[in-house]
Amino acid sequence: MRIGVIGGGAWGTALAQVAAAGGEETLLWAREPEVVEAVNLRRENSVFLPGISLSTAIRATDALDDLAGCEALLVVTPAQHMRRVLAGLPALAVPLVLCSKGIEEGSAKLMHQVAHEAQPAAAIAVLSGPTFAHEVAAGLPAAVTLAIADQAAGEAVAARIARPNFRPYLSDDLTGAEIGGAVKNVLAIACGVVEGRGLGQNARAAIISRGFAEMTRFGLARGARAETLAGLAGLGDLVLTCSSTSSRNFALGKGLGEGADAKALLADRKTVAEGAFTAPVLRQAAADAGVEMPIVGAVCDLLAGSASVDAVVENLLSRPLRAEGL
Ligand SMILES: NC(=O)c1ccc[n+]([C@@H]2O[C@H](COP(=O)([O-])OP(=O)(O)OC[C@H]3O[C@@H](n4cnc5c(N)ncnc54)[C@H](O)[C@@H]3O)[C@@H](O)[C@H]2O)c1
Ligand SMILES: O=P(O)(O)OC[C@H](O)CO
Repeated sequence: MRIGVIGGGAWGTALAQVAAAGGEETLLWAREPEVVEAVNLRRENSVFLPGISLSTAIRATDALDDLAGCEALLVVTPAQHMRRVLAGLPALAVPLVLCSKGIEEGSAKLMHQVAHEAQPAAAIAVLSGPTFAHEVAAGLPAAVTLAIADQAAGEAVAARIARPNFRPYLSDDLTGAEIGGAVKNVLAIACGVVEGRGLGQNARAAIISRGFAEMTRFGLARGARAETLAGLAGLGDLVLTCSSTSSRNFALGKGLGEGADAKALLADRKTVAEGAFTAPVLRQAAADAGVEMPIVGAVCDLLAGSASVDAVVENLLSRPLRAEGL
């Protein structure tokens, strides 16, 4: 097996399909035996990515040890599980391409920091950008940022995963690529709220734009480059995720905007809405860095059930007037 994928959710399965489309034998590790069985027997991940016929070059397993012989690993667990899953593998020397979007609760660490601690000998790359899994798995065109410190290693990984309809753009800014993907999830919840409460398209555009200002302030404070945040992994993904109920984060926000209870919405989920986990740790990390993120704060209050939609909207609209620049 040449490429291994850790995580049999929608995105891991879609990325396995991308890898297999290039003729790579691909091993997909999934936690759920029913996913392993469905992929191997029916060539479909009917649990997390129904309706997509999967390549015969994909084999699924529920044994992490089977990944030992892979030449590169795509890591696609939900962010809060990445440390434990990577620590459960033997020491790895193959490149790890991190495809999850989030900030670790408790430590406020980004996934490349978490992965480095769990697997210190592995070269780490971050793959992030505007990519709904079902579109990528269906072979529709998409472009992503592939961030890695070593340019030669990056070129090798890019060559390995690029496909005619899947285009990686290289960067060496892992922090920027990760902060873009993590923060946009929280902002997508805010845009879903706007939709659910019927606040209009002008308000949604304002949230995208002012949210991008928050992302940029926080990113710069953590060492990201502005050009990365304005690229595929930041602004590109923000625009995608803030515009469609195909986004689980947007859909969660829409439910909140319609007046549903946050706890009930979250308890009901089989799939992951990363923004719900990222929001509180992001708010704390921003406060620690002295960065204002009022939209992120509003999402936190809604998720915690500590304020109504109307109250957080009034709060945002009554902030002191200020210059637009950062
Ligand atoms: N779905 C997308 O379109 C998409 C696109 C780009 C990035 N991502 C990112 O990929 C990551 C995975 O999302 P997804 O959409 O593939 O997942 P998903 O919502 O389709 O499925 C949930 C996943 O969580 C896993 N899981 C649940 N409990 C777990 C545990 N205790 N330990 C380990 N794994 C556990 C399940 O096995 C499953 O793989 C997220 O960080 C997400 O932001 C998703
Ligand atoms: O469904 P979401 O909100 O997790 O978004 C999926 C991807 O991150 C979009 O790029």
